[in-house]
Amino acid sequence: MCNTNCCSNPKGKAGTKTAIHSEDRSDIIPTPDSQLYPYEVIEEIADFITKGSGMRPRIGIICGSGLGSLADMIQDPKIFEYEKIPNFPVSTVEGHAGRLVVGTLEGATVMAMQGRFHFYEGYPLAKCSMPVRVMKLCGVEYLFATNAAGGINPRFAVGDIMLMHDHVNMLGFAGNSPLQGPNDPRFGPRFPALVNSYNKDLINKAIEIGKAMGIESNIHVGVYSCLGGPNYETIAELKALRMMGVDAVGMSTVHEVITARHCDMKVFAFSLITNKCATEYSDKKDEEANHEEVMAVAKNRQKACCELVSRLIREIHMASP
Ligand SMILES: O=P(O)(O)O[C@@H]1C[C@H](O)[C@@H](CO)O1
Ligand code: HPA
Repeated sequence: MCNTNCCSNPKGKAGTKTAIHSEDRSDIIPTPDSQLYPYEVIEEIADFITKGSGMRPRIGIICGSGLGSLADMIQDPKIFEYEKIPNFPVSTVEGHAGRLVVGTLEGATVMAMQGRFHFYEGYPLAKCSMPVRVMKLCGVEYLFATNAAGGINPRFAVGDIMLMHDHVNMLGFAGNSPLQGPNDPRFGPRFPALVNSYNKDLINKAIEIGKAMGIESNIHVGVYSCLGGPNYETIAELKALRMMGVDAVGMSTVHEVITARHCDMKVFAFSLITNKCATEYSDKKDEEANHEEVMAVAKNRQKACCELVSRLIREIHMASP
């Protein structure tokens, strides 16, 4: 059984193929995160999914906390529990079911992660975003990443949707990247550029869809920042983020977007504002973020999020079936 904290299966089941062990005993050598999942292992996982579903999905969706219903819209779903996918991590967070759903949505072939992986769960960033590479090798061209986030911009209200047009990678400031370690050019370049990571056409289409849905006043465009979590932020941290131009804060998405852009996927991402972040000191308990509130707000707003996503997918599919 693995004792190097490298296996995707925490129970270390006998016979489970792991991504890191090899005949040369690389299991005892400190291994850069990016090598946890060599290209061939990602390929095997992608084959497992495309053969198992009989589909090559074109659009990948990552459901944020409490937004698992995005995947419930998928028709003729083929469901893969994470624990049954070879070399896949397992979800440990409430509100993240831990399954991959493959099928069609508005005529387009899609695959959705009902449950993502977070740094605070103890997974290295390369492992958190590994499913994005699986999506790529399954045929995915567009990544739709969603998250629950705290609103720092005072104009944002709980329940609003912020279309991400940029991010501040706080984990990157601290020296962490999903691309750390040797680069495999089959995925992308050593030094990828990240300007224009968030597809402008998709943002503009989403704004139009918001208008058609009559929720334009609840739609914003802004900057997201990912912190490591699992603790929520201090007032001083929130003040600093605001000064840096951050509009919403969360604990995910950025490493997925970096991985997607590295392998040249088109990215659309949004934050559902599940709580307002206090940026002034106060003794009021109700100003403290908590996961129950995050989940409850996400549940309340899932209909609007689902409609936004399905309409946008419809447009993509209609423009190039
Ligand atoms: O997976 P996301 O980013 O939507 O989840 C957010 C961040 C934490 O996982 C959790 C905190 O309530 O919600
Ligand atoms: N901070 C960080 N992550 C979050 C928040 C928050 O306020 N709300 C939902 N996810």
